[in-house]
Amino acid sequence: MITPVRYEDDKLMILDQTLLPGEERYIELRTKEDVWKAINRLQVRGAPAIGVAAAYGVYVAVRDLESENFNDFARDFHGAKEYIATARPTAVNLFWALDRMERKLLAMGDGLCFEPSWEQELKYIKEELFKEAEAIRKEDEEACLAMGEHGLSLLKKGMGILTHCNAGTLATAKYGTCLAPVYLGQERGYDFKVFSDETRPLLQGARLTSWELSQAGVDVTLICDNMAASVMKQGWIDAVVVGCDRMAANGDGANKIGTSQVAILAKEYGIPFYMFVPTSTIDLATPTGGDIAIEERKGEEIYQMWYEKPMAPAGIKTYNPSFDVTDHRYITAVVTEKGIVYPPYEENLRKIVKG
Ligand SMILES: CSC[C@@H](O)[C@@H](O)C(=O)COP(=O)(O)O
Repeated sequence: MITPVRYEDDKLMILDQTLLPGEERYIELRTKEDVWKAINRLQVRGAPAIGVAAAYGVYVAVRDLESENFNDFARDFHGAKEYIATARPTAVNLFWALDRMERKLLAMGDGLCFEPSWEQELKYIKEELFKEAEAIRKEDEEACLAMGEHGLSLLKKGMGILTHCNAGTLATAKYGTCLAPVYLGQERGYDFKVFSDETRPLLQGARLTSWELSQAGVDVTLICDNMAASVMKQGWIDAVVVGCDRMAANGDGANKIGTSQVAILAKEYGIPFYMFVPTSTIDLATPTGGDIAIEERKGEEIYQMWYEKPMAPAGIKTYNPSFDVTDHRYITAVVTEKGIVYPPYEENLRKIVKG
């Protein structure tokens, strides 16, 4: 199975997702600027994968520093962390992973005894930071597998499943969040029929989800975003599964633009709508969906991205929010690695995160 973020032979490599499905090319990220650009341009994307790339990225940013003392090193680390954090605003995993790396560093600062030499301490600190990035990647893989098992318990053989955007292996360390049960089901003969929304404007559903599922032999049908109601009305969809970029404390979930309209349709047609949210994506400090910062991207993505001929008049006024918030009342259940959460979300999300 493909891994979107790899650290091998002392190199941070990411699969450049802007080239998919035409070309599978890994690129090396050597500096904090490389990491920032790769996240900002969606060469690495999807909330958990952004978190993993940021964790390795902040390590890469400091691995060659030869600071004079702990305070200097911590100051430079903080600068790199704050810089990488500006790459994108919505997916909370970016901030979660960077904060976790910094907590690790500061905890070591408390315990260091500066023996036998600062150089050796510095080497030790860098090794520990690397281990922390590795742990974030490994825990994400494990969380995805666990979400796969929990998610599969909600699904039955032969079901038609609609998904939006890409919350598969490309969006995580491995396996995906909402596509993890699809992969497990594939291994266990569930014969799911997956419908993938193309997901305008950047076509994560068309370029990424339909690519990774068809590579795994899953029965996947690509549809345009405006066809979701049609396939639901024909009775082809038994469940909707989606990922999440940030879930607020009340259960409102920000995910790729277009997710909320799918949730509203699912309610109308009586279809369960499941949001897959690792606990690293639950942000209890954000009270409601209205408090989540929604990334707005350039209008060119709407009118000149994919064809040689312009898709609309040049310079046309555009509005291009990259995410929307699905109100918690449309979410049938939230699947986390620790188990399935049902309403009331305010109370039950807090319990699962703290428990
Ligand atoms: C497991 S990934 C969940 C979300 O990050 C995913 O559905 C999504 O919205 C990705 O948006 P993107 O803009 O491609 O980073």
